Amino acid sequence: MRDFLTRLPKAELHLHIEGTLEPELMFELAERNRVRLPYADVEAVRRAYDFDDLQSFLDLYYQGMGVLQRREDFHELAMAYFRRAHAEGVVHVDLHFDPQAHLARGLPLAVPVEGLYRAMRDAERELGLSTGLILAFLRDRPAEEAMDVLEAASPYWELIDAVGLDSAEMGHPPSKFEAVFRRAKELGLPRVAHAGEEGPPAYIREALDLLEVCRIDHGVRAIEDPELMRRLAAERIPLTVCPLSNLRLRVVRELGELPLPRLLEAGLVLTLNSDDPAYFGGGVLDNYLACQQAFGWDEATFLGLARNALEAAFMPEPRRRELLARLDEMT
Ligand SMILES: Nc1ncnc2[nH]cnc12
Ligand SMILES: [Zn+2]
Repeated sequence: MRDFLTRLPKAELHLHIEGTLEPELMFELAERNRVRLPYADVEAVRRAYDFDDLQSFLDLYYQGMGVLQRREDFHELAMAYFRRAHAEGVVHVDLHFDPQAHLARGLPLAVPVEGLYRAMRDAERELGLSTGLILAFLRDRPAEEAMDVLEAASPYWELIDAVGLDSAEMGHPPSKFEAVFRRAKELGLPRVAHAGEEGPPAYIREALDLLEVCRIDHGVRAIEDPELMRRLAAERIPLTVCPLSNLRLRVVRELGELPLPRLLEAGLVLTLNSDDPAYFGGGVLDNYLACQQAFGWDEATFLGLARNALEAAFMPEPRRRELLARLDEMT
């Protein structure tokens, strides 16, 4: 099964590029950029990755990314991740990045965008990996700031495949960002949002109705609302679920508690993703393998999940046809 899951052409649709920062690179960049880290060594960093919930993770995540200072750092971060993903059979990545987290540290927007964009082009050329870029707004910061970032990103609108919404969910419903997402729609930008990770099903409804998203990131709490499940299935809204993330952030106590088999039975369009692989103990392949262990899914189920991801990814149609043909060869 490991061999089959490795060969399967997998698309990763829910990945925070800042969440791919491995402790080794964190230390290397800290030294190079003379940033002080509150850890003695790499092992101490890993020991700190014992999270109680989303917020306890976010605190370390925002602190860790402080070592990213120059375009080259973002390029190196992304290339290191693209190489790891490529080695485990990932063929396409839609990556989120958090501009506000970098602007708040005094970096110009050009630094993350241009560093990441160069890595995306290099990954395409060197690894044959296709990529999409999602500019994410931090929902625990003011909506006006998100609007300012969207406008400030005007030189890059052409490079952006979608806008997203992430960070601390509870108390920050999608409705807070209605105007920002309306503006993104006016600009012709597709929209995605984290909803139903820790937040209630009502947040998923708001993301659909007010933000007009084409995908829901996480969305596992849809299981609490049968009417919403029927709607997600009927409208074929993909959920980008992240099993190892849910485990490490204690959304569930064990993977077997995740409602993924019931969501599949109800006809929802699920995809498997890694979220923040450096922090949650594994990439896309590890998430596929963990689900195989937890749910005993067969090859046909994984073929279906991989197909969902290819169909929902931000990629040009000829590329999608090519990848779907590769998938069909395995069927
Ligand atoms: N799992 C997650 N949920 C919300 N915001 C995030 N930012 C990075 N990872 C996240
Ligand atoms: Zn996420």
